[in-house]
Amino acid sequence: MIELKHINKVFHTQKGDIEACRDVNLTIQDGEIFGVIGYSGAGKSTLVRIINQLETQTSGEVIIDGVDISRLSAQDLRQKRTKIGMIFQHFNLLWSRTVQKNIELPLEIAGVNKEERIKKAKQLIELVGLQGRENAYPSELSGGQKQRVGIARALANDPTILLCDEATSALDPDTTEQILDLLKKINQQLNITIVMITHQMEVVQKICHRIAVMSEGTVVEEGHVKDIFEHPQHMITKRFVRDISSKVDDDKLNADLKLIYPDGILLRLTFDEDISRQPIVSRVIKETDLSISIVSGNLTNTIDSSFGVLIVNVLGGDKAAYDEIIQKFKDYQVIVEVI
Ligand SMILES: Nc1ncnc2c1ncn2[C@@H]1O[C@H](COP(=O)(O)OP(=O)(O)OP(=O)(O)O)[C@@H](O)[C@H]1O
Repeated sequence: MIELKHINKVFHTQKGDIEACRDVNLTIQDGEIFGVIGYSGAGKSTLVRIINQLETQTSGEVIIDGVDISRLSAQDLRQKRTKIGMIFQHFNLLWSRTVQKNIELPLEIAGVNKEERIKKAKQLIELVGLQGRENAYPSELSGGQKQRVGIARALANDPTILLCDEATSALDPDTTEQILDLLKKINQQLNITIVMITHQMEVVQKICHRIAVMSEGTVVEEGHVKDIFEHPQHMITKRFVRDISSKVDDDKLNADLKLIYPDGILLRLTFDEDISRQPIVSRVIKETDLSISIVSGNLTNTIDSSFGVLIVNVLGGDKAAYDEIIQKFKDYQVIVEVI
């Protein structure tokens, strides 16, 4: 388990002090894929670098499996760090070394003998799907392949934690998808806790169990991905969610819809994971004389659930009839908002 307690980080620069992290408190459970999302400058990279002490916090505690790692001796910290792998946006590979030799590097540093290194590298190459590319140099690889090398190298010392700093930001959407699938496989097969730093909501949506949203050094919102998508609270979170869910909750869009559909009422229906696949709309249509037309729809899939948002125009009734149909949707556990 990773516990961050009251983490503050101040950078003293010529232009003044920068508070990169302000009283950050997070608990990340073993085996979890935890996302930290925020716009540029929010403090995400600083926070993730504090987890493996590449950066030391100004105050606060970093407790991993019950041990405050900022209090460890240099030697104990080095040892602990071997159990925290890290991958980067620009891969950070050694260009003069082959795939095989890049992956072997952490093992060389750890003093593992040649035979063991070769054996371990072979296993990792298979795990990340790079068979046949052992002797290639990084310059001969695609972005996705380079990141696979980065992942294999990060796993060389059998870490329990993998930190990913914008690991897919330099990749195209298809390659991003493949790398996320690989990370998911690693999380499940090896039970490694993954901390993903990203500014891409698609990334947290596809892979994370829980997320923290950062803005100006603080965690402004935290929770399960599904809850955050369904009920974003903070303005920044709403912006991230809106970016991905086809802007269905945008005020301007709502105003535009009212112009296009001036009659009746417009309802925004949010379907939970348990009910999103049920034919609720057709059931409600059968139970009413009102006419219901679908204006727009969107189904979002997260790692362990899916939920839908549907905007419908209801026509042909009076206030009492509209109240009744709203109640019918609510009876089916649908969240109803009148636009
Ligand atoms: N070594 C440093 N010296 C001075 N200021 C720094 C340093 N590292 C980060 N900062 C500042 O701290 C703040 C948070 O930066 P950080 O890189 O952690 O944010 P981020 O959310 O990861 O954004 P990005 O994705 O752009 O890196 C920024 O204002 C940044 O300029």
